[in-house]
Amino acid sequence: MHTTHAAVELRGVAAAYGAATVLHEVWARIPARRVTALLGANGSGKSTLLGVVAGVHVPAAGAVERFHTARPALVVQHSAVSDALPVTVRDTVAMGRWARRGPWRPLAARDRAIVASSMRRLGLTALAGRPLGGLSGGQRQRALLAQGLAQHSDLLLLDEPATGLDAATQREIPGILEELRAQGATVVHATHDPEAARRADYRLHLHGGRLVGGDGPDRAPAPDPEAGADAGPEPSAPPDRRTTAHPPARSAAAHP
Ligand SMILES: Nc1ncnc2c1ncn2[C@@H]1O[C@H](COP(=O)(O)OP(=O)(O)OP(=O)(O)O)[C@@H](O)[C@H]1O
Repeated sequence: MHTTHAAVELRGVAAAYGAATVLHEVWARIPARRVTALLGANGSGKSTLLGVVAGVHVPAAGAVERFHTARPALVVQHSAVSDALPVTVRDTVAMGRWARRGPWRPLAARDRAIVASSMRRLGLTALAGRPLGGLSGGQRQRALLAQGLAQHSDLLLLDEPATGLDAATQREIPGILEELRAQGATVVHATHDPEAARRADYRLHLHGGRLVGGDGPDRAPAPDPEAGADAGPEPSAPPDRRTTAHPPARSAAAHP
């Protein structure tokens, strides 16, 4: 039975690039309206998993079920974006409204207000007219984050959002994620930052493309055994393997 508390459920998901399988049988439930940190070493599969959750990477096996209403907002790392894109910071952030307005359509006043406030939130107002390709890596990362905020999606997927940011902006990231959660969004972010991992509500730990653990915060609602649990943070085992589900791995979260 499905629980209304899950935003996304992954059931035995595998993902591959060509012949190389890089995610193996991932079973997990991502809690709605919570911040989940995705942890693991370089190459463990975090970005791929975010792509699968976003729907941009089609699983090679298994199923992904999304219970949210809006199109997911996926914020990739700035290094994944071409320098050659002839767009300004304002254009970049405005692209976050395309899902609702359609590409290159004029923005309504409300859209423009959202774009302005998203830029303000990431300290980009003064850079609004600058070409994206002429910015530093950290400034570009902030523009991509602002674009993600501007989407006003109820499922925000962030791939190492703090990478390349200066220390002051980095420190702001967990607070921004908590604000989004307070506004009702489900947030999943890949991170190598122990502090960001600690501040997340839930943590899921990948190793070698496998989900090897997860842990739950003390403030998590108690699981309802009848309802199949409140979107628990643990990797969710397939029904015939519930007794052998991976144990929670708090220590894994402490050492992302
Ligand atoms: N476009 C691609 N083509 C082929 N293999 C890829 C591609 N992208 C990622 N991989 C491989 O898939 C595996 C998982 O990579 P992924 O980027 O998901 O890991 P990650 O945990 O996000 O790493 P990082 O922390 O370095 O960002 C790695 O072995 C990587 O080499």
